[in-house]
Amino acid sequence: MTNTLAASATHDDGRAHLLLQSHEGSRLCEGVAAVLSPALPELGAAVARHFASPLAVEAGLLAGALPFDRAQAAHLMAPQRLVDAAPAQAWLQRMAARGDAPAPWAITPQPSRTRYEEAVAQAVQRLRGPDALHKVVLARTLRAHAAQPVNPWRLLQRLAGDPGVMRYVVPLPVPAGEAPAWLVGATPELLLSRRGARIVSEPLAGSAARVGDAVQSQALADALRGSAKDQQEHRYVVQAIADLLAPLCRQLRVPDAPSLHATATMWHLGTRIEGELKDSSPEGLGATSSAALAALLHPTPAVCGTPRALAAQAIAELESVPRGFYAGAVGWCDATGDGDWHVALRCARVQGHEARLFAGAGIVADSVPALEGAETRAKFNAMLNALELDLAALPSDL
Ligand SMILES: C=C(O[C@@H]1C=C(C(=O)O)C=C[C@H]1O)C(=O)O
Repeated sequence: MTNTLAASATHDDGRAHLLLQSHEGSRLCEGVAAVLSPALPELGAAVARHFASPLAVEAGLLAGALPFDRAQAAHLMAPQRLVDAAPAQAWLQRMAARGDAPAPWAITPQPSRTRYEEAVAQAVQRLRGPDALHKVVLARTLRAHAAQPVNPWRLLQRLAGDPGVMRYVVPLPVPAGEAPAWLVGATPELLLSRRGARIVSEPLAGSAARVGDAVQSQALADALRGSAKDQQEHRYVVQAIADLLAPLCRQLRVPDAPSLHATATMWHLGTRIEGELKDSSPEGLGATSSAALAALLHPTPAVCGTPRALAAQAIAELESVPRGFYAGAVGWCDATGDGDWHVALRCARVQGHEARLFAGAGIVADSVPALEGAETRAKFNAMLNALELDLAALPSDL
């Protein structure tokens, strides 16, 4: 399971770099001493085996990405070293300054917004029919092509200044001979965090765009809080996470009602679930490390739907572009099992001259296709802004 090679290709400065950055601090990983690529059901055991092996000396942690599809391979790297905060900041600035602005971009919706809204309408029919499907999350993409190679570090810097998100650049596996690829984004959603016996999950579901005018924006937030449809979308997620965590916890605190979570561009309904593990011993890490717990919870109904298997099947039928690592998770886990895993949202897969942006929305029986199209459009804004595009000048049907 542990390969001592840089399967994710060498990147900038000849070494792969991975960066996770939030208002709580930042983690820049340099070099690749080993790669772990188990499918999600085997992830917890593979991570525990890695840390039990004498090879796991390096920087003492694993960091990387989990794919959306549980059957596909994760991409976790044991870095050669962790870079301290000050040199990490200097390194990032140097990398971000490389090359010119990536203009002009050619942007192609895949599928078109109309085709996406048709897929949402089909999903609504199913949700109203006799099937047991209650919620499904449908995504779409924008393919952005630039005249120059896309610099993921420049995009990351453009995502700065939003305290409601965790920013990330994570190298992705690529077939031999291809240009390096990264997942770059700024996610507001915490899948699972563990410190000792304490765990936290903070799912989001139910969304509205934030707009420039403060009064109007507050009205949108109030409407979101009062929306029965959004509250229902949200409840499915909280219930699924609580059901999976409860058997592992001696205490689990699940608030009755969600609160409002803000990013620079969106409002979300969010619930902070806090628990205390029954077993936080080193022997239990195969099932209780932060990586194992993230793999247990993923994919939640925030990115897949309810029930999970039916929703995943509907996604496979109704979406035309594979998700890859979008709507998976990005994060880290150390030898004690501590770690943070965020849902891989508000992101783009960057490779060569291309950035592919992803955004999705939760669909329930009461969803209105045009509104879900608009919600995905609003969710693209953070990344479109990172591409240095003039948002006001973009076509209205994007
Ligand atoms: C699927 C995405 O977002 C998810 C779906 C949400 C919703 O349906 O309201 C809200 C937050 C995320 O859990 C995305 O941003 O692409």
